[in-house]
Amino acid sequence: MPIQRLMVSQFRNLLQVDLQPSPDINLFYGLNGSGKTSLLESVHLLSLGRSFRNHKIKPLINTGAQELTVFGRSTDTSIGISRPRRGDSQFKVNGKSVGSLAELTRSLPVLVINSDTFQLVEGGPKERRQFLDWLVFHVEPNFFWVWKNAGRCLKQRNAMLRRDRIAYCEFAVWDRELALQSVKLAEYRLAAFSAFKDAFLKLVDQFVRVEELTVELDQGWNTESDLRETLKGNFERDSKQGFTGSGFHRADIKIKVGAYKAEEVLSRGQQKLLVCALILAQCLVFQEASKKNCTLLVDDLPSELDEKHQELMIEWINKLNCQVFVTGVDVDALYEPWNRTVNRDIKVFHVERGEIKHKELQVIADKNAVQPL
Ligand SMILES: Nc1ncnc2c1ncn2[C@@H]1O[C@H](COP(=O)(O)OP(=O)(O)OP(=O)(O)O)[C@@H](O)[C@H]1O
Repeated sequence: MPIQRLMVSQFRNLLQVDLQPSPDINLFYGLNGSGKTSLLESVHLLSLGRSFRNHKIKPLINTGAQELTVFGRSTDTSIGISRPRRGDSQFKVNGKSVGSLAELTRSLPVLVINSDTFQLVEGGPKERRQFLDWLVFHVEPNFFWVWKNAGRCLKQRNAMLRRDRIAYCEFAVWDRELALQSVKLAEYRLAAFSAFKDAFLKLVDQFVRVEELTVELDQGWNTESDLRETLKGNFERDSKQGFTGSGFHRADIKIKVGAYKAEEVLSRGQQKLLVCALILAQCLVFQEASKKNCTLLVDDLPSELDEKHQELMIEWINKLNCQVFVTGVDVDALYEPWNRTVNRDIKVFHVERGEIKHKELQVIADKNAVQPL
């Protein structure tokens, strides 16, 4: 759903913002600390109930306010989130309170490209698991409930492992359930991953050509063997460690170059390009499978990529046909490559000390630069 109207209140330094974004490309320019990233964070919060910078919500509430709110409307859905300084977040879809954030996430699928996205290659398995699960959540309707059940079993099993003197027979019921849910999740993940892998391998060559690049899904245990047996066999070790060492929660995407992990071999620049290909492939598979479009948040693209790859990235984003929010410091540097490359509607916004204003731009042909009117 492209966001047609976005209202943000008391979110970091954004006191009151009311925008009518383009369904296509939205460019936000302004000085450091003016509030550009905060705007992208507010859209992320609306989709996922948290910022992409920090998992805590309290620091997002303006220091002088008691509550933040973000509201977004598309042609057929309105969604809102509010978070008081004391108390829990409230979620609303079409004016009605909903208990679970999952409904917001389904209504507004959002992906981010920023400097932290590079954790996908150099970070731990958690980042890559979350990356895959975002896709599985959106393309497999049963995933969320199975994932919740599996999480409950795991929590219970880990709590029991931390208690003293519990015989294995007391674990049998939890192991059976954990194995059952893990196997279902593994099926869902494998289906989404296969589609993703095909898309990624076709796309990655255009961004960065690396011999012997492979991407494989590790489901979190040796899937040749029965997970219940594995859990039973590892019981002593798990008891000593105080946590469960095998199951859905240990899944990972292994990105390798030959026998080495990608981050051990690739340059920083190559890693960035690889990550761009990962996100674009994820977006592509999501859109093909769900027949929906996602909203892409791109924080400060020029500082991350060279000119050639920036252009390639813009071309791909253009092909994906999704709504995009992009930030940059300099209006010319931000606008020019988008204006040159895309054939879609571009809206430009100036961000200044927490205020955001739509700007009509005039292209000065001889200087190839743009001037706000
Ligand atoms: N809870 C808060 N209340 C008020 N102001 C805040 C709060 N949290 C952050 N800020 C301020 O809000 C501003 C938001 O900065 P933001 O990161 O959005 O800027 P930016 O335009 O993306 O900058 P840059 O180009 O440096 O990345 C900063 O000046 C920051 O100090």
